[in-house]
Amino acid sequence: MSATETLASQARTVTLHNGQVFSFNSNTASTSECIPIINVSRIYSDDLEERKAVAAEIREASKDIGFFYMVNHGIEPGYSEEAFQQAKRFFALSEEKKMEVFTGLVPNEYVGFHPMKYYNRNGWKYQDLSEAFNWAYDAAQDPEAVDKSEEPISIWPNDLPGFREGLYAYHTQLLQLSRHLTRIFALALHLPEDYFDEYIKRPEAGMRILHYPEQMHSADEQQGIGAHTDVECFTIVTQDDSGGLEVLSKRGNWIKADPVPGSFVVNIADCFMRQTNDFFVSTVHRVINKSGNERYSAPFFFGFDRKKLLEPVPTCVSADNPMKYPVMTGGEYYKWRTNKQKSSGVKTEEKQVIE
Ligand SMILES: O=C(O)CCC(=O)C(=O)O
Ligand SMILES: [Fe+2]
Repeated sequence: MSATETLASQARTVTLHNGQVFSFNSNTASTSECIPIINVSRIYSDDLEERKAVAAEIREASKDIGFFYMVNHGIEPGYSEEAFQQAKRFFALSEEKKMEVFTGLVPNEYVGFHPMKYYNRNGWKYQDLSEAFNWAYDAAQDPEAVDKSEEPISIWPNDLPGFREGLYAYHTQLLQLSRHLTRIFALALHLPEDYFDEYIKRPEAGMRILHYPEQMHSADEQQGIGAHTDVECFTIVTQDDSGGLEVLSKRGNWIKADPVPGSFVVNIADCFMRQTNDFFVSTVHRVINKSGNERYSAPFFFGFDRKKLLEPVPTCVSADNPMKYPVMTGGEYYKWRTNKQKSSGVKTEEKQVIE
């Protein structure tokens, strides 16, 4: 995500937080290239061949476009409905109340609230038109936690009963689904199914709710969330039926990730791209809400244990294809990226946030 954006004839170039530079041909999204829809009910099958078959589909999607829809994932719709209700309650609070859990109160961690028009991820004319509340992994909410005594790091509004509970109920469902999915990603990389198990006993598992009002400025001047890649291994996005999520294809075209009822959108993120030595693609995406509705979404960001090294996946490196990235711990990488994200196009004077 980032910083420098130049407009030269029709092509635009953007430098991301991870250092990558990309450009796109036109700023208008279409549905000309498609994002695969994968029926993942087979991830729960007792038959290894069935699990390998779904892994093969996920492998193709992860290396070609880095995005896919997941249907038949097994999570009851009541969990996301409750999370969206809680999101609406929270975002309807006064600015003053929401700022009591301002993200700036917790340095180095991506938790708490950031207000509307706070960031400007690509340096567009107007600040990004979204507000968010983020929360982190909490061992007390993880049925498989190894250390239940670990101190939670998130901050919560103190008089919004049911908010934390409603969000964690959904978070826990997604956490368990992600552990399942990680085993399928191991198969997709032609590794033993349990290859990453040690990395996800204490996973990185942050989540956020986002609110995007309809934007009136053109897509050339403003975005809901500017073009970026995600940080961890993969993200599971729940979106409402407004639409507005767009994905940049390898050919440099913006593709609409239109809502598919009952689905999640899954995207590969930077840690998986690094560990797979670019075999999996961490694809640039953004949101522009021109739907006429208030848009809400809830991305869940799943990654490996902060203490573990982000070592190359053995099936993705060889003498001819050496590791392209320096190896560091997940914790070192997350901290670096979190601090970049939390300062992305932030205006110095709080007042300027309101345009
Ligand atoms: O709102 C969405 O659909 C996606 C949000 C997103 O990309 C993010 O929070 O990283
Ligand atoms: Fe994202």
